[in-house]
Amino acid sequence: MSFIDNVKAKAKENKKTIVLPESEDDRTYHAIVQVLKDQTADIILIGNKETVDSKAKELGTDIAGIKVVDPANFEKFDAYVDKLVELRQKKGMTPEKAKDILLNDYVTFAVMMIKMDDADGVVTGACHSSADAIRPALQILKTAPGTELVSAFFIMDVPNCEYGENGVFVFGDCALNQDPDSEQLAAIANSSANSFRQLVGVEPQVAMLSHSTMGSAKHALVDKVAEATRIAKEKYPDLKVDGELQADASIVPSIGESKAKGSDVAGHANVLIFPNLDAGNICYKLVQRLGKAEAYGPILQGIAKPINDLSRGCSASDIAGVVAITVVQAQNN
Ligand SMILES: CC(C)(COP(=O)(O)OP(=O)(O)OC[C@H]1O[C@@H](n2cnc3c(N)ncnc32)[C@H](O)[C@@H]1OP(=O)(O)O)[C@@H](O)C(=O)NCCC(=O)NCCS
Ligand SMILES: CC(=O)OP(=O)(O)O
Repeated sequence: MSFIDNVKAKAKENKKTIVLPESEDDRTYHAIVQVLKDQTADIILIGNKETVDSKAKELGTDIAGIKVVDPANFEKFDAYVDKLVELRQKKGMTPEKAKDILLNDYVTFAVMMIKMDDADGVVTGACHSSADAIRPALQILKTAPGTELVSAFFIMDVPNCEYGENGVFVFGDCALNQDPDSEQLAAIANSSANSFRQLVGVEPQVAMLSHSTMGSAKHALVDKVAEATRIAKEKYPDLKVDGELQADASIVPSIGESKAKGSDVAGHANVLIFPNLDAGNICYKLVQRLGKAEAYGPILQGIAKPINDLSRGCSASDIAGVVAITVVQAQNN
């Protein structure tokens, strides 16, 4: 069974309610049809009921069975305004601003739905930049207890690939932290390992990626990753992690053996941690497009409740996949 079929089977066992705020995007409607067929989630779509119905009709998508919530006539609107003011008062939030945001910014409204326990998860980002999709979640939901940093990863499923877990990898961070320091990189490594275990069900082997393998190059960029590896080993003694490693040494057994002799991760890594967001974001897109890999994400980790982003280049089937992943995260939240 493929990675995503496995996740969909898990989601189906205990469906959760997922909010989709992007009713203006055609792909949302096609994704809903897929989710209803997969039976992986109950869906709440944010939007005006008439507009939604007419768009669904125009696209020929049968979305009967989902709930449409229009902030303009939502029965708990005033309670949401009060809560948003309470949460963000110190940052200058007023009742007027909160009303305006909750009426017009459906992403923030969706985030409030999970904050207020009216839904279990959110998937957004098909037509919002990642910054606009993620910022309200960071501001309102905050980090999960015991977590220092929210970060974002992709599940990459590479076809006909003998590396990683039969071609399945976690790539982190590909979407949120632009220039993490060594402490933050170590935290991203630990969260990504936990996400891999949760979603793939296999023990993670984490490679801290660099342009150097075990001191083969000298530069401050290399020192940052070597230090992150040291911190990760010290802070998370049960974590199977090694670095710094080049990408080939991390996943190809013969190259791992020759470049990083004695490493128990080199050549077998299934969780790849990139030194910064340039590397992570560029690399996932190249593997997706040149390697014809499935790329599910950006999935957020370390946040108090499940909310996940999408690339603006996503397909309807990517959205349906991320919905199923969000359900599995919600089952474990
Ligand atoms: C996500 C992002 C927008 C947040 O940065 P920002 O808009 O400048 O916002 P701030 O730094 O003011 O942070 C907003 C809030 O989130 C919190 N926050 C920011 N980054 C965080 C992180 N990694 N973990 C936990 N909390 C975080 C801040 O503490 C702040 O909380 P507060 O408002 O209660 O004080 C920014 O990190 C970003 O643009 N990342 C790259 C996104 C991107 O373009 N990715 C590429 C395509 S996927
Ligand atoms: C994850 C990502 O790169 O998002 P976008 O393609 O929307 O910028």
